[in-house]
Amino acid sequence: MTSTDSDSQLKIIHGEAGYILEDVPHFSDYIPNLPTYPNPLRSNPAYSVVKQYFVHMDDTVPQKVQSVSIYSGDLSKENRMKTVDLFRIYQEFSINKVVVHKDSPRGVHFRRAGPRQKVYFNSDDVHACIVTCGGLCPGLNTVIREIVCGLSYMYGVNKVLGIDGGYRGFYSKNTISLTPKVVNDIHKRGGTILGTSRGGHDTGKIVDSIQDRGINQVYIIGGDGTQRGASVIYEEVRRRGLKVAIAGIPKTIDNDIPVIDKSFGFDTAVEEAQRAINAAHVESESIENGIGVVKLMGRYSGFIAMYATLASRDVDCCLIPESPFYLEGKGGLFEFIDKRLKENGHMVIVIAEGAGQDLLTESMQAMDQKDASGNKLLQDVGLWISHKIKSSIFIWDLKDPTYMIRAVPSNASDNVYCTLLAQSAVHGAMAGYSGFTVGLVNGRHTYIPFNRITERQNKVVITDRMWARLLSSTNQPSFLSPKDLDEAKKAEQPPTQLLEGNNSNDVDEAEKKEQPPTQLLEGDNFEDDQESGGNHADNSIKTEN
Ligand SMILES: Nc1ncnc2c1ncn2[C@@H]1O[C@H](COP(=O)(O)OP(=O)(O)O)[C@@H](O)[C@H]1O
Ligand SMILES: O=P(O)(O)OC[C@H]1O[C@](O)(COP(=O)(O)O)[C@@H](O)[C@@H]1O
Ligand SMILES: [Mg+2]
Repeated sequence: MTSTDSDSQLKIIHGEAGYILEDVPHFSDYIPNLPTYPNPLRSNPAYSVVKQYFVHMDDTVPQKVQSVSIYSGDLSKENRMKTVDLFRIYQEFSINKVVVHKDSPRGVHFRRAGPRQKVYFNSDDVHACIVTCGGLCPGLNTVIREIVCGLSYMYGVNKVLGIDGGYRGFYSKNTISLTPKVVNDIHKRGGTILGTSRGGHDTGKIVDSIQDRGINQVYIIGGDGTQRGASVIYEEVRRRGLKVAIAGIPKTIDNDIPVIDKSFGFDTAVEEAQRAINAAHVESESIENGIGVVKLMGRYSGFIAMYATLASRDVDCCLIPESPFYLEGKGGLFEFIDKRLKENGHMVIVIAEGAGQDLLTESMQAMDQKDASGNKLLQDVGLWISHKIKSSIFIWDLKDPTYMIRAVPSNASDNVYCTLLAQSAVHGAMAGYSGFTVGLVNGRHTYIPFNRITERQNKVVITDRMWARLLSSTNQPSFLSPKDLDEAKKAEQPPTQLLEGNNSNDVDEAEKKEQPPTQLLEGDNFEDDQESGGNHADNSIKTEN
């Protein structure tokens, strides 16, 4: 038996045994008797041969994978056989359970993304538009390109408009016509060919413009602010009873969007940060007692700093917004700098721009300014900490690559990731879903309700193993008092899904049984670990969407 609670955006389906599907809205929720059409991909030579290409209407993806630990202490021959059988059972179970139906056990699930047998648009009738909003991020152009090409090559859609300069472009600028030819090379460039902006958001005018232009699919690429805006646009579209699909593609370089495994562009940003860290390392090594300070992006979340530090191995100390620190006295930063300089003669400090903001406001005049979108403007922690170090220790060198890491084109793995996100969005809109955002959950592409990705921010959990790995790799002090630790524990959020090591979930691959069943019996319950971002893209990106 299932039950459904639904309002315009909250569509929750309860199954037996505590199964919950946090579903996304569909045209059929508010427009009756809409015609459907066979998916044109059925006759597309590239896709028609793919086994199980279409997503089953009941396929969902658990937000959290429930892992099982199997331990056999007795290694007699008979029990070894049993262990091997258990291996197989567990392997199949753990692989197949990533896509499940509503008779599955407890927990929150999201609808699986991908092409459906039936679509709710005749290709010739589709009039799509794409808008990019908020800060830049590597991969924006790839997402734009792949929406245009996906619509054209998979669904035969040829009317796609680019909205110039973010939300306000809907009502204050001319549109740009986007064809596969126009977007052919754009993934090789950083930024967004459409331009972007913060602020300037008027929902009524945006929906008027959508209606006036006859647009029926809107692809909105942007961060938490943008997705909040998209949610309000969807409400207005629905209130007016329009058959317009509103599809979000979440963007944030800081990787602070919850629920999803990681955001596109994050890998590229971490890679680019390596260049700045390398430079700071070379500079600091070349002079006696040289200190390189590298400020990286991360307004509220220190993921870029954490992963850049872990990747580099040249960093002596990483400071992030989630982990308070102090400068003077026993166990403070200066004491550590002193120690490290005595040991090594140089050091590199990576600091996320949102770190230590409380210390800055203590020592500088409180600044309460906001940007056009209402985001708090931060004070320059890189400059501040460099001056502080300079006044206590004599030599320093500051590298500030803050903007450099987001202005570059996306790397290979982000390019593939962006392609799949864009295609998921296109499949979802064509299938009649609206008011959803796409996202990778447990290595599977899903449709997520807007409220789930805007309700909180994803942050580094400093009581988690990933931060512990960082602390042990840099051998820096944690700077935490027992009170800080207590607060950190209280503030613990459910971590974003992680995919550690070889966690391939591909059912077809499993059927071939080619993978060695490594890790499956380790009893390493990595559910409670945090590996959002960084290094699992290759494992998690699936090609079947
Ligand atoms: N709470 C909100 N409700 C509706 N629209 C919003 C909201 N916050 C931001 N926006 C709009 O979303 C756009 C981008 O927001 P911003 O915070 O600058 O970037 P990001 O989307 O990267 O978080 C802006 O045009 C802004 O007006
Ligand atoms: O100077 P801008 O464009 O306002 O952007 C700066 C901010 O954007 C961020 O990159 C976060 O933005 P996104 O989450 O939208 O990518 C912060 O790290 C940074 O403080
Ligand atoms: Mg934001």
